[in-house]
Amino acid sequence: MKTSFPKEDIRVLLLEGVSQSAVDTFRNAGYTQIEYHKKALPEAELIESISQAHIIGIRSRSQLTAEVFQHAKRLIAVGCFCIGTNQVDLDAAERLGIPVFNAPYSNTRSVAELVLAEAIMLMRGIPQKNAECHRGGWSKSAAGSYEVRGKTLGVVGYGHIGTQISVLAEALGMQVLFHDIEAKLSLGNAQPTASLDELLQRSDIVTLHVPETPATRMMIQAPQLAAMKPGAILLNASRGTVIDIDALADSLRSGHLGGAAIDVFPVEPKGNGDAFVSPLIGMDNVILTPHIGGSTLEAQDNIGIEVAAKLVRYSDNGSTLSAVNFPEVSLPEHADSRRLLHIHQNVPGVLSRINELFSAGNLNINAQFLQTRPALGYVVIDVAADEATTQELRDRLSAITGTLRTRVLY
Ligand SMILES: NC(=O)c1ccc[n+]([C@@H]2O[C@H](COP(=O)([O-])OP(=O)(O)OC[C@H]3O[C@@H](n4cnc5c(N)ncnc54)[C@H](O)[C@@H]3O)[C@@H](O)[C@H]2O)c1
Ligand SMILES: O=C(O)[C@H](O)COP(=O)(O)O
Repeated sequence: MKTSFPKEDIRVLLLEGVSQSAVDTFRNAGYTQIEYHKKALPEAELIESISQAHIIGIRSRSQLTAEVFQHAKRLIAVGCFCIGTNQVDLDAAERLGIPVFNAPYSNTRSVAELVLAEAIMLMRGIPQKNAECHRGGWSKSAAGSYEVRGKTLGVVGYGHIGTQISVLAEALGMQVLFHDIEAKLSLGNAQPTASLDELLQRSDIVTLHVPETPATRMMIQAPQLAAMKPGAILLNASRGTVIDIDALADSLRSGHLGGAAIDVFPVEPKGNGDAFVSPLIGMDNVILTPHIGGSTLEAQDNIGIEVAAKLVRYSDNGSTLSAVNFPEVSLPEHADSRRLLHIHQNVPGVLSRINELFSAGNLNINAQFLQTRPALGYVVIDVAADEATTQELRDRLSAITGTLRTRVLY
């Protein structure tokens, strides 16, 4: 499909070493201007680069704040090549008419496998025994070493990852409790608890799988840690802000918690080679990993294809299906039509003013699809018109009060 704005002129900025599969997906779709960086960019460089980009792809490090978006004058879409989207100011993007896409489950399995492996390792005291052997020590003993079979796993956040872990844990003979703010259908024999506190009090192992939101920030502090069973294990592969990390270090030092596995931290290095600082460093009963819960080749490959394909689809066809901050619209292509996109503030009267333009020009609308969210409306219009008329229509559409963006796609 030939687009009005040539694909060769669309600049794609890919940061944080997203998978080569993303680059291939863009190239195969005809996009040639791809700027690729292995790391997240410092804010000043990010602002400089984003000001030239039409599409940006990031992972969990790059902070796309309202301030950064102010400089993104050409930007049409954001791709988060991961699950979490908390690093993007989604409201700011929505106000500017910029859809944000992610990969909601391409790395689910990778996180679930890591978490279960860590649970087994910690229940056996393997991190401590491993560290001792590396120091030349030898302590062959069953003391403090347990099977996971028959133990209770508490899952906080029973979403894609939480449910997958629940199913796998039951296959290992564990009992699963879960806590979620939404009513969730239990899989297998998993049981919801009445409260977070109840889950903490009853579980041998607690694993966190909530997104970063105002409600989950500092969800686990000293009182919650104190509520956990003596010797219990805490796993966090969600977001670093969910736990008060100093309180966790205190609880581990005091011997109340038996161990922890932490993949995400309140402050994380920008990229490989940068120093990692944490109060948990040096504790043998803590598995520390550099935010690699979703970092398997399988997951990264799938994420690259999935998110790049969503960005290409939006850029080529206007489809916003599965955008996280945007009205979801998808239309098949109509032969002999030109496609216009109109993104506007969701205020009364915009659609009627759009349609007045078409009827005044005596133009036949072949298809039209409107979706709204509280603050935003998005309409895709296929019209039977020649190129010059379509460009003129675009100028007139842009002049309608409340318009955020218009594009002629083809
Ligand atoms: N470590 C990694 O590499 C890695 C990889 C993937 C995802 N993640 C993180 O894991 C999070 C969860 O991923 P997912 O795919 O399971 O997401 P999901 O959206 O499928 O599930 C999240 C669940 O948490 C629940 N929830 C939200 N707020 C809550 C609260 N205050 N209390 C209890 N439950 C609450 C939701 O209702 C939902 O069921 C992501 O948001 C991301 O931040 C980390
Ligand atoms: O949100 C996610 O999917 C994970 O935190 C992974 O983030 P990453 O792509 O930066 O590894």
